[in-house]
Amino acid sequence: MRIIDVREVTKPIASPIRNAYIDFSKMTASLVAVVTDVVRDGRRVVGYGFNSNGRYGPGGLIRERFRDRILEAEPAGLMNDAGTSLDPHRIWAAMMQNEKPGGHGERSVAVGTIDMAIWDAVAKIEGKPLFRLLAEREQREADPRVFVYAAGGYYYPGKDNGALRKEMRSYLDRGYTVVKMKIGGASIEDDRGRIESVLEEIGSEARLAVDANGRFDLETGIAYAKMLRDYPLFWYEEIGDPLDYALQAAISEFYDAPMATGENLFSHQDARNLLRYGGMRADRDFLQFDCALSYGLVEYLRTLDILRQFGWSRSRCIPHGGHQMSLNIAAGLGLGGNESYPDLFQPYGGFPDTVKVIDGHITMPELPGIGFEGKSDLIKVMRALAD
Ligand SMILES: O=C([O-])CC(=O)C(=O)O
Ligand SMILES: [Mg+2]
Repeated sequence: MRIIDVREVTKPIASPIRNAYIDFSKMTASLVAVVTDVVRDGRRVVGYGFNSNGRYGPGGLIRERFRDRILEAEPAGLMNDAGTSLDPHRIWAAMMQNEKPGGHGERSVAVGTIDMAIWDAVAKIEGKPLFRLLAEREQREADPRVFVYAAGGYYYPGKDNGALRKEMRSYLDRGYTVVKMKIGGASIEDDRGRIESVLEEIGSEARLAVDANGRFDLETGIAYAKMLRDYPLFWYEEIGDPLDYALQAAISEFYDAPMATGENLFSHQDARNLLRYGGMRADRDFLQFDCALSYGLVEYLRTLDILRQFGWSRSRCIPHGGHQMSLNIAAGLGLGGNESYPDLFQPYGGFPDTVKVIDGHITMPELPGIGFEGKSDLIKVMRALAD
């Protein structure tokens, strides 16, 4: 059993939307295929992965560095002890040889993307859904029912509050009970108006989260905290620079309700610093580390261990990214849920075709691997890369 190729193609996921920090007019994603010599059900096992939106596709790093380290490694050294499957932890170590610590962006995205494909291949080799495999390895019960929320509410040209309301209404129509919108890309008074419009639209049918995408300095973050306190929000997300833990801690003196952050922390060391120094509150705040951007599930398992050491429940984790990999981690390892972008970043985001959102939750189908084969538009582009 061996990996015979690692292929990468960089795909556009461009759209006219904008958050408080960036527009998505030139956004890309890397799609990766890990091709094995294993055959299951008459088909070659190929694992697939892609990186989450917001960071550009790291194709250069994958093609120039990480791919070769896998292909040049002794195949037996990438397998588990029993020789029955690939070992994601050993493959991770092979990829990370000769890499110094620190400075995690953005090789963490390259490694995270390949790691997703490795786990997909491993679960396919074992012939089971990844979430079941993960639960088994931890000897815990999987829970196929996962909370999901609808992320959107971006700024884009010509979008007024009426269009924003319509967008949010469409998420409720599709079964979501929590929706998210952007803030910090307009004046504080305009943002207040946008928030009031959405709250009026969703009434008691859903809750609203807001996301500043790391835009604010301390003074602006506090000014927004004071404004946001007037509303019953689900969370106030990524207020300042992701590595400014003192800022995050200071905001908690002005904002009692839940906050969320972590999508731009790319290692377990950064996650630990957030818990050490960020003043995050284990009884109410949310952690959004996204394995596809942060060295993959092998590293995410280390991050979960840090949570345990700091007395945090995994149910406080609702990852960024809206991909099926985190859905599997949520169902298999007991996270609190996952993000979803109902109208964005297709065909990569979303669920298998048969999955519906009901009362803010989805139920994982029993598909081998991550479940990409159940999403017809996605598996088509994946198989075009390698089959
Ligand atoms: O707009 C983005 O970069 C995505 C984002 O922050 C989120 O989904 O929370
Ligand atoms: Mg965010």
